[in-house]
Amino acid sequence: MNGLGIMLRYLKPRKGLLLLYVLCVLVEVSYASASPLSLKYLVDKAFLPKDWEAFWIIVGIVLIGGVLNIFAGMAGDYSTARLGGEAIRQYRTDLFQHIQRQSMPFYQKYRVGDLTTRFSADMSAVERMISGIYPFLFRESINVIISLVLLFSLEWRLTLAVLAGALLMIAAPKLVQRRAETANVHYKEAQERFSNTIDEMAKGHKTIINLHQQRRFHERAEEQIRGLFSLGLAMRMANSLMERLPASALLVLNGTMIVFGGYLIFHDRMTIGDFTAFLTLFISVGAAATNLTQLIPVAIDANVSFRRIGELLAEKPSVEEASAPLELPKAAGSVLMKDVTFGYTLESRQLRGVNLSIEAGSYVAFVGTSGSGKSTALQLLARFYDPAIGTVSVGGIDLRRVSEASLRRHASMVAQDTFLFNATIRDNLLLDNENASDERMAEAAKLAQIHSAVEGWPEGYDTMVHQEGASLSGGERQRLAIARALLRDPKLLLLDEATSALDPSSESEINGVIESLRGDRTIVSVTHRLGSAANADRIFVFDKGEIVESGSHSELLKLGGAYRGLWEKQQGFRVSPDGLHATVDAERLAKLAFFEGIDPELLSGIADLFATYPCQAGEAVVKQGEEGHQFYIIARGKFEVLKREPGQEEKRIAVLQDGDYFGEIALLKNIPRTATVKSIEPSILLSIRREAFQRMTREHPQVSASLEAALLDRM
Ligand SMILES: Nc1ncnc2c1ncn2[C@@H]1O[C@H](COP(=O)(O)OP(=O)(O)OP(=O)(O)O)[C@@H](O)[C@H]1O
Repeated sequence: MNGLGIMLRYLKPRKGLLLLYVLCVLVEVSYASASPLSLKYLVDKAFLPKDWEAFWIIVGIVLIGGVLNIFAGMAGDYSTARLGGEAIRQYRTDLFQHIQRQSMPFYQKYRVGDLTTRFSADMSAVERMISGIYPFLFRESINVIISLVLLFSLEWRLTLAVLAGALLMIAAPKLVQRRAETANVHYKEAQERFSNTIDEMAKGHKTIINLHQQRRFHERAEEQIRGLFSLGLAMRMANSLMERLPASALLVLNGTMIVFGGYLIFHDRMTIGDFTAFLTLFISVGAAATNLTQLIPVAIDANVSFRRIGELLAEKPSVEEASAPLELPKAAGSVLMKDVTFGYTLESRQLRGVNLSIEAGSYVAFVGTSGSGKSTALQLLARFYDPAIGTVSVGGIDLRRVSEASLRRHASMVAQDTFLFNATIRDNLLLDNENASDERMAEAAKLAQIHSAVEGWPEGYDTMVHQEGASLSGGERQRLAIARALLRDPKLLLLDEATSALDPSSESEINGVIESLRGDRTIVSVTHRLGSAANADRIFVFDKGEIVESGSHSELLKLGGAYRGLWEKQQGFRVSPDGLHATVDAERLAKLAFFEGIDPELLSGIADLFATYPCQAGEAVVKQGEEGHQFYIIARGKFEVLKREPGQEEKRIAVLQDGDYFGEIALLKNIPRTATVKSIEPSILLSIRREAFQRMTREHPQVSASLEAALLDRM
């Protein structure tokens, strides 16, 4: 449907106002077209015969028509403003609601800048079209039609000749229309790209400063601004061509009319009064037609915008409400995943044939290496996505058949990244739960260990959260998210690394609170820190999208498989409750391939050389290309390894977690780092400097030799 069709659909319920508008336009246009006709009568019936009576009658009619015209104009303006305003209000609301209904893939396809550009620049173009151009177009078209009828009545041969020429006015712009449309689309896409850069720059300003990426962003912005300039130039040139062609065609028309009109007068086939009226009417039609053609670029702009908004409106949510949705039972139900296969894209598979059963009221953990599919499985339990194959059910009901409202009442998720609204702490905690008492709010905040901190702030629970929560620490944000979830009192509590940003003592206390909530509710916790999973009733171990083991902590340790391997990797570290000091023991070091076979006493000495290095989320510990002096082991935390190939964007190539290590080559020699390692969450590293390591191992050349052999082996 084109823009006009869409708007007429919106205006359909406002028939009365629409009728008033049409009537007003008819009055205005009839007056505008008929006034030149008065010239014919003035000249032929009043001036030439010098008839005073006829003169005053004609002047009287023109005056009464003028007053009527003024009132019709005012009523027309009111109805246009009202109709246009209401249509755009409804269009905006519909777009907003439609976007809100979309599922996760939509928000991966369209970035923030894409959406804001459509709500701002595109909506403004549509608004201009609805409130200004459509009414104008309608009025001028009626004007042209009525004037043509009058012109025909004055002199049909001359009108036919003029009409033949007018085809030029319509045909000429058609030649460049496609070019103008394409230029318009390209310009809008460039606007979108630039909006995305601004969005990224504002959100990532800390990381940009930290990684010293200002220059790269500056260069990107400069290139995009240059693009905006050249695409804008192409667009404006195409638009002005669209305007100029009809105006040039009008010149040809004027000439035709004067020459042919003169011919008719010379041969007594037309009176001078007729010609004067014809000329005046023609000039006004010509002006109307020129006005219409000048609107073509604006109309093209708006049509492109209509199309781009239509593209969003055509998106279907991938997770849809059932036609007769069911309510979930009030009590906690069992959770089942049956033969679940899922991919974020049609070609990929992040989960393959996953089967799991979680008893009602139990506390289970999903563990596994990074990227193994734990969070994906959790998102399917929250029905952020539907499986491609298989079913996910709660309380025996397939989630596809459950009403969204019932599921959101029943289940609550605390995600890895906590988003807080730019509102007060109280508003963030209560959200739609406005009837919850202050006592209940404080109780939830106490359980999440954030109450005393909030009470200590000058404005307490009325403190404003800024920058979507960036004004708070990661730990504070996570505590608030946990309190918010607890306040909703869900029967299915889904936690995705919900305590990862907390210090060890807070983490274990909050985990204790969460564990104690089982029985009344089912709890599923995704964690890479196995110490947090040890008390779970059941642990599911994920690997490459499949569940490879499941059982209790002790059963899995006995099994001696993947879980045991992960567990052992995380053992041997001691972290102080405040997370500021950590140590590693010699037995743990002995498990690193390049320390294999080294004398335990020497290893113990090496273990003592490690220093604690706590780092914030987003901190780049090593940077690609810089010289390396230190080797790091992750006592606690999560890091991403980023690599940039010449001329390409930086890419994440791995994720490292508790017990992983990096930078070991620095123990041997000074070579530039081959990748950047950046913390994803607040983390604790243990690091040792090459000089200290080499001093310690100077008398044991076999250490360096075995280290070199092991590292060469891995390169
Ligand atoms: N929205 C997404 N679109 C495309 N691929 C995704 C998306 N989210 C995750 N993935 C990919 O799916 C795989 C599984 O990711 P998932 O987050 O479930 O792993 P995980 O085991 O929870 O790991 P982590 O602890 O690092 O989050 C990974 O390869 C990841 O890159």
